[in-house]
Amino acid sequence: MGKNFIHASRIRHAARKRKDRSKYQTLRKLIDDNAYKIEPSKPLKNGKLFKYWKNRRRLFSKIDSSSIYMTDELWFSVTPERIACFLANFVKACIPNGERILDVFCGGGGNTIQFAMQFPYVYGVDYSIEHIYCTAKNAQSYGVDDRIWLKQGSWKKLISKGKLSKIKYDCVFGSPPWGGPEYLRSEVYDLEQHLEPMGITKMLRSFLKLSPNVIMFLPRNSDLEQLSRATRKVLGLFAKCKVLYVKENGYMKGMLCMWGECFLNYEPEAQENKKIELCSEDEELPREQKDEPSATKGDKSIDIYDING
Ligand SMILES: C[S@@+](CC[C@H](N)C(=O)[O-])C[C@H]1O[C@@H](n2cnc3c(N)ncnc32)[C@H](O)[C@@H]1O
Repeated sequence: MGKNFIHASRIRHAARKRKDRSKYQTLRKLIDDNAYKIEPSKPLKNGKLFKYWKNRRRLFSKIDSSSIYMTDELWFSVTPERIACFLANFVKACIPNGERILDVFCGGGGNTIQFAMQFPYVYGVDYSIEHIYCTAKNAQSYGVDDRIWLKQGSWKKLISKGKLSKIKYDCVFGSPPWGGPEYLRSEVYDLEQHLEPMGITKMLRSFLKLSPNVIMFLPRNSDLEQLSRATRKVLGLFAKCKVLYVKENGYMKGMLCMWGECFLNYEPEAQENKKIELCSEDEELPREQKDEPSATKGDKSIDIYDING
């Protein structure tokens, strides 16, 4: 299933078989050293990560009871489990017959694992072989590694070489790097300058090459005007983007931006899945609006989903 991908349950085999390439040597070493395994009883050596370690169960609920693997970077970039779980349920409700999901920046598997709880074929891409390894190991701990296929590579290269286009994905999701915890330094996050590895317009175009249904997890202070402009530039003047602000523990964690009819037309009441409690209303993004989430200003073009209900 996907010749270019490594099956998450067979990374040891893949690392042994493909001897020639240095990335597989690295993978073999990571596996042999059982690298990056978190010892819940031992706080991390890097003191700067202490606040993330304290909240570790929000990232992976199994972190104290099962083997979970994290690089330093993953502590501040993994999608918290309840958000990832909500998103996977939401996508399932919007695309009930969907089978294949691509997670473009799979990191430590926060989203990949939750998608695999809902969909039979989940593909994860990341340019860090360490993160590919962490995703595979974490997926094994969650018992969903048999549904996950992984590929190491730079998104730009993979997309320009058409390496991923043989599979028909029902949805392409990506939680791209926001540039570290500093993303909140400025009031408004510049989606063209600071999003990695490319600005929002190019990123949207690249995702749409693989599926008409696209979701990105973006900073909560993202520039909505840029989002609106990118949507119109790539999909046409009347195109819409649905934005859902996600709160956890009273804290706004980020926004889920969605493109595609299945998301725009989704009516929560009509679905059987009662776990999803959304008050959705999709409208075109307001063109003038730039600052904070409009829902806080009484405007209904943007939804807020509080993970705590
Ligand atoms: C915010 S993290 C994703 C976290 C992930 N959703 C999770 O829950 O674990 C972003 C990931 O993108 C990867 N990445 C950064 N630049 C990339 C690129 N050009 N191509 C592919 N992956 C990239 C990083 O290695 C990192 O793992």
